[in-house]
Amino acid sequence: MKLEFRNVSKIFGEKAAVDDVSFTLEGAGFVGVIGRSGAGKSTLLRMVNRLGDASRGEILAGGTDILRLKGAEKRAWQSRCAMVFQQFNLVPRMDVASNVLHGLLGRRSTLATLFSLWNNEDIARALEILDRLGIAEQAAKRAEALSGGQQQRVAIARALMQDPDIILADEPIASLDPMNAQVVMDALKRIQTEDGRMVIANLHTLDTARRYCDRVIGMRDGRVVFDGRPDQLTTGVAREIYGADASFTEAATSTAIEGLAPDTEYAAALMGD
Ligand SMILES: Nc1ncnc2c1ncn2[C@@H]1O[C@H](COP(=O)(O)OP(=O)(O)OP(=O)(O)O)[C@@H](O)[C@H]1O
Repeated sequence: MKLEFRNVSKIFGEKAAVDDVSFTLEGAGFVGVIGRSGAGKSTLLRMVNRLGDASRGEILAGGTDILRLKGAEKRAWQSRCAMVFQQFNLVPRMDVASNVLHGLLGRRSTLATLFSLWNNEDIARALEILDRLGIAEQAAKRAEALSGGQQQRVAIARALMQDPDIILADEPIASLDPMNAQVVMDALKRIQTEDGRMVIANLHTLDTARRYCDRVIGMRDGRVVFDGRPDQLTTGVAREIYGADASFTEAATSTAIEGLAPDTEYAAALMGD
């Protein structure tokens, strides 16, 4: 899988949310996009699966500009890149297995979906995926009855049901406590390494990016200001990305996944979230 961003911009009114961004992702890998609130991370990710259009530029996948796709071709592309959201976006009153099966929405007729006409093979696969994510025993429960970490794993299962080449995760752990955050990040990492899928995740904390990513893209005011390996993310570089002054500390961008002080509210407040 090769994904090439060429001079991609997204303008809202007068403001460039994404400003002339170019970089290339090649092969399977875990890519983290970091930056403070409003840096343009979500806007960038949403353009990849066409939830939002670009104002300028190209995003090439296998030589095709996916920003120009229409109709069936656009839907086919969207099913190749599944999206996972901060707020899970499940159907709360629906059972977990049906939520997962809804990952097939883009691939089936509306009528079949409307009447929940899932075949046995689909159901078996949904259960297998839930099992892989350690939540098979929750399959019959309503999604709303699950913890946040479990709900996010259901959302990941729904994404996997699409059998996507790419998983786009928009702040997948921002609503979770440190322990659940770790379970969800571990699940995404396993999917990436074991299945060879590309994962692009917007992350609002440095420690998560350092721990899980093969490559980190740092955004500030819509621009890419860092593109490198996690070990190159020094405090100085982080300061540049987050636009903080000398009082900037690592704690301000930490979810404390490994630490003992899960003061995420404080960290989020410092990050302007
Ligand atoms: N639909 C919209 N209309 C107008 N402005 C928008 C819209 N969506 C995003 N923006 C603006 O674009 C900029 C980038 O927003 P974006 O959500 O991509 O940032 P982000 O880095 O993902 O931030 P966060 O971590 O808070 O989600 C912000 O200034 C935001 O206010």
